Amino acid sequence: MRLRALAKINLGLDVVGKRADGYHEVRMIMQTIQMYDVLEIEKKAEPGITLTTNIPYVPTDERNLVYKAAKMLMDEFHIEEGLTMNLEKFIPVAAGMAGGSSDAAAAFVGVNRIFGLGLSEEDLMKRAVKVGADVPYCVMRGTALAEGIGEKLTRLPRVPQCYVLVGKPGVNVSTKTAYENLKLDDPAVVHPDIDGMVTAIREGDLDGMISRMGNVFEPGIIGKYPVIQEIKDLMENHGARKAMMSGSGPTVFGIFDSREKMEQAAAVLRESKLAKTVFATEVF
Ligand SMILES: C[C@@](CO)(OP(=O)(O)O)[C@H](O)COP(=O)(O)OP(=O)(O)OC[C@H]1O[C@@H](n2ccc(N)nc2=O)[C@H](O)[C@@H]1O
Ligand SMILES: Nc1ncnc2c1ncn2[C@@H]1O[C@H](COP(=O)(O)OP(=O)(O)O)[C@@H](O)[C@H]1O
Repeated sequence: MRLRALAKINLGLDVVGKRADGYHEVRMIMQTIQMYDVLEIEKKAEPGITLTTNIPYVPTDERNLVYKAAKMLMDEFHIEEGLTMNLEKFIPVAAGMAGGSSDAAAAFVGVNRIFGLGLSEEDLMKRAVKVGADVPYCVMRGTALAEGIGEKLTRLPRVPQCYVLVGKPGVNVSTKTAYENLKLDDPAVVHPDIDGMVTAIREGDLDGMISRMGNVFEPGIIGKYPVIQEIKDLMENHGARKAMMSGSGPTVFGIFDSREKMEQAAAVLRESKLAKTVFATEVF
C-alpha cells in the first residue's frame, strides 16, 4: 500500500492564549499543497514494526511519528501481525510544513486500511491528536480553520487556484521554543484577521484572502533569522502577491497567480542561494 503524506502551509496563523498544560490556543487557516512524502506499508507475519527512511538523521524507532501512530493503533486493536514501512521524505524536516505530522496521518490511514479496522476519519482524528496537534488536520487535508490546539477543525471551501513557491533556508527552528518565546501581551504582536480570511475564502475572494495573510510567529523568528525576510522580499520583488513564513518556520511560501511568474521567481531564488530547498507547486 502506497500513501501520499501532503505538506501544509498556514495561510493565517494566530495564537490567542496559553493553556494550563503549556499548549497554546490557536486560530489558523490550514492549506495542503502538492508536495508530499511517500509512505509504503506492507504486512509481515512476524510481529513488530520495521521502518526505513531515505533521510539518515530522521529516527526510525518510537521517536518517528509514523512509528508512533502505527504502534498506537496496532496496540489498541491487539494486532498480532507486523508491519514493514518505508518512508521516502521530500518535505523538508523541521520546517513548519507538518512533514512528520502528515507522515503520522498517513500511517493512521494506512494501518486502518491494511488491517481493516473500520475506523472513520473522525475516529482516526481523535486518536491523531495524541501524536501531535497538527496530525488531525493532516488526516483531513484541504482548506480548514483550525482552533483549540489545532485539533478543532472546520472545513472550508477550496481556495481559488493559486501557485505556491516554497523556500526553506538552512536554519532550524524548534516549534516548542517558538511557542515559548511568543509574548502574547506585547502590543507589538500583530494578530491576523482570521475571521476575515474565513469570509474571504467562503466567498472565493483570493484578493481578500491574500490581504489578510499573517503569522504571529514572524517577528520573533525573523528577528533571529533575517534570511527569512530576505526570501520573503525576493519572492515579493519577483511577482509573489504575498510571501509569508509557514508555521513556526523557517520555511517561506509565496502565493502567485500564474505558474510562469512562480517559475521565474523560483529560478531567481535558486540562483540567490538564500534557500536550501526550493519547490514550485500549487494548492491541493
Ligand atoms: C506551529 C504549527 C502551526 O501549524 O506548525 P509547525 O510549525 O510545527 O509546522 C503547529 O501549531 C505545531 O503543531 P505540532 O507540530 O503538531 O505540535 P506538537 O508536536 O503537538 O507540539 C510541539 C510543541 O509545540 C508546542 N505547542 C504546539 C501546538 C500548540 N497548539 N501549542 C503549543 O504550545 C508545545 O510546546 C509542544 O510541546
Ligand atoms: N516522520 C518524520 N519525519 C520528519 N521528522 C520526524 C518524523 N518523525 C519524527 N520526526 C522528528 O520530528 C522533528 C520535527 O519534524 P517535522 O514534522 O518535519 O517538523 P515540522 O512540523 O516543524 O515541519 C524532527 O526533528 C525529527 O527528528
